Amino acid sequence: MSPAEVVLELTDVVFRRQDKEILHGVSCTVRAGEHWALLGPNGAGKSTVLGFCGALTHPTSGTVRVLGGQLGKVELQALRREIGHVDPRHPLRSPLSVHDVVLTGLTGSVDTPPRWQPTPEQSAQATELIELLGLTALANERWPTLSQGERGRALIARALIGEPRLLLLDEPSTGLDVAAREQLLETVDLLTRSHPELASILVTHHLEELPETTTHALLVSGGAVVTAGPIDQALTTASVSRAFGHPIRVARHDGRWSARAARRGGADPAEEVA
Ligand SMILES: Nc1ncnc2c1ncn2[C@@H]1O[C@H](COP(=O)(O)OP(=O)(O)OP(=O)(O)O)[C@@H](O)[C@H]1O
Repeated sequence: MSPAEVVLELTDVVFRRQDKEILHGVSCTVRAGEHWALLGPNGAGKSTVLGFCGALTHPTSGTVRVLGGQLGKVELQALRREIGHVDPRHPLRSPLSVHDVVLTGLTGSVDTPPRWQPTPEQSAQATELIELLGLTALANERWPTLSQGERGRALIARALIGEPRLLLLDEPSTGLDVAAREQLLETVDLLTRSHPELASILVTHHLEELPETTTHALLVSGGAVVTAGPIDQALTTASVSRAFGHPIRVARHDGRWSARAARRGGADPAEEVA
């Protein structure tokens, strides 16, 4: 079996701003069907890396290839249309319905553009995605009345309607209570079945917020890669402690990850220490 298509490739990416080097040579390759976690402490460089993945920023040196196009050599707007970006800080203020918000994924706008009308097929596609994300009962509810968790799922539907090959999830669990977080993670897990070719990158500070289906991790600290690769090899007590500059014990239980300060004493026998 030949390896899956490369969706994203960062090679020796350096990023400087105002005489400060923010990223010091980041490399990473993401293939179709892979689900990456981008992890690291505050100020590590996660948002900066995500900016390259979303074709929003150019590197100072090094190369970034997104969906076959090299940043700096291709039209960014066209590339961005093939990338689904889920940002929980979506700046919508007007009272659009869930159905209309999902449709704005096709126009790439926050509000519905004046005089824009979806085709019957587009409208049916929005309905289908709303169902996939478990929001059918809320399809006509207005955005301001939705909970954070419902908005998160609606934004995933919005990101998927453009049939992206790459999905970026920027701290999707921020502000969610434990039930809403678990529901969102379950939804993300579901996508591996409904969209098997889709590659995704999920940014978080917390190992507890990783969906079970996460296949790879890129751990960054101080603008450099600590580890990158298959999740079982990349997320270990040693690598996470190094990235966060603190002794942290990493464990995996029933497919889910956890981290806590390392303490003297015995291990919990129920946990698989990574
Ligand atoms: N345009 C810029 N000009 C100057 N410094 C910047 C710029 N963008 C980012 N930085 C700095 O680069 C570093 C990495 O920032 P980045 O936002 O990528 O980190 P992060 O890992 O996403 O952090 P957090 O988890 O706190 O969101 C920080 O020290 C930040 O202050």
